[in-house]
Amino acid sequence: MSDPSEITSPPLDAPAPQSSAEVPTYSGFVAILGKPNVGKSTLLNTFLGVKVAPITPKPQTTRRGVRGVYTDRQASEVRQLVFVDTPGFHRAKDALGEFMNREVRAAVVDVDVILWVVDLRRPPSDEDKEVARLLRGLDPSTRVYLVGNKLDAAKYPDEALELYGELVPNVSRTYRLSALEDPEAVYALRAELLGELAEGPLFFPEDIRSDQSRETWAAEIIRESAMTHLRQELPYAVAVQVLQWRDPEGDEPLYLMAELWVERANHRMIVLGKGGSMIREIGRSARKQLEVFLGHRVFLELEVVVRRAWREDPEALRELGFEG
Ligand SMILES: Nc1nc2c(ncn2[C@@H]2O[C@H](COP(=O)(O)OP(=O)(O)OP(=O)(O)O)[C@@H](O)[C@H]2O)c(=O)[nH]1
Repeated sequence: MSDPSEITSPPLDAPAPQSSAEVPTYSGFVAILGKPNVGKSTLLNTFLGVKVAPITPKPQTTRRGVRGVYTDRQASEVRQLVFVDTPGFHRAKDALGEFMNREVRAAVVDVDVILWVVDLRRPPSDEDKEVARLLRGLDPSTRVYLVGNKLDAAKYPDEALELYGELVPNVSRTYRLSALEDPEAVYALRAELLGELAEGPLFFPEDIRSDQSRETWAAEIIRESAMTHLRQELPYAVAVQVLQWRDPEGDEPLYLMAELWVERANHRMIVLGKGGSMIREIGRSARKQLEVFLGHRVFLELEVVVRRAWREDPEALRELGFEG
């Protein structure tokens, strides 16, 4: 992949339907719903075959409803699935949390199918029961498919799936799979979803896979690297904003400058690490990932700044793109 525009595109607020004169087109929206950490982002990335949503072992990694687009062109037809990846539904503790829960509710209106993702390693928790309550309140015509994930690590998958199924009577189908270990099972589900699409216009151009801007996409990769490296120390108070993106000329590396926001001066010290060792490590692994996806050398400059209580500050949230 050498051209960044193959991965991301400028944001499309109201995507204009694309016409495809020669062959019939089929399209539909699929929401991916579930409590934090069940594997929603992993599932989306496997559906798409590219990395769109950030994945880390910490809950609440996904903060916005990333949309991924999968288009399948055959000689006789074109089919397009638009995925709405929702932030993990959870009890809101701050303004950011409330924003995330609002996103989830907005995401399930007007979709053709909801994939309710659950963790088969465990029976339903209170958080799963809250998601179930949301699903039970939907228009009964909404198709809800229960996707039991993490089958590879589950001891009693059938029993667990049954317990989840009992919570939502309008579940019309159930699947057991491992988004991480068994991509073939995910592709089979994707093929079923494609096959069920109704005839309709394509919502995105065929070569687009996400409606994130390239800056947002890069910021999410950097934040994922920060969260992975910081592990115990700093749970969720890091935000990343990409301030500069300069495309390379000739052999030069692509230049990216980003700020990491933390809430307190002592958090800044943690993120910097001894003699800058932590931020260097965060930058190094983010840069490696960016280079793989962009197919080009990257020069990544990171700055750590203190933005007090940014999660409660509407202005700061707007700067980060959390409108709503
Ligand atoms: N064993 C196993 N682990 C998985 C599987 N799918 C995802 N995981 C892991 O579960 C963790 C969470 O995955 P994510 O895809 O980030 O989960 P999410 O539901 O999007 O999380 P939020 O963004 O917090 O809502 C990561 O450590 C994944 O590697 C699976 O099929 N099997």
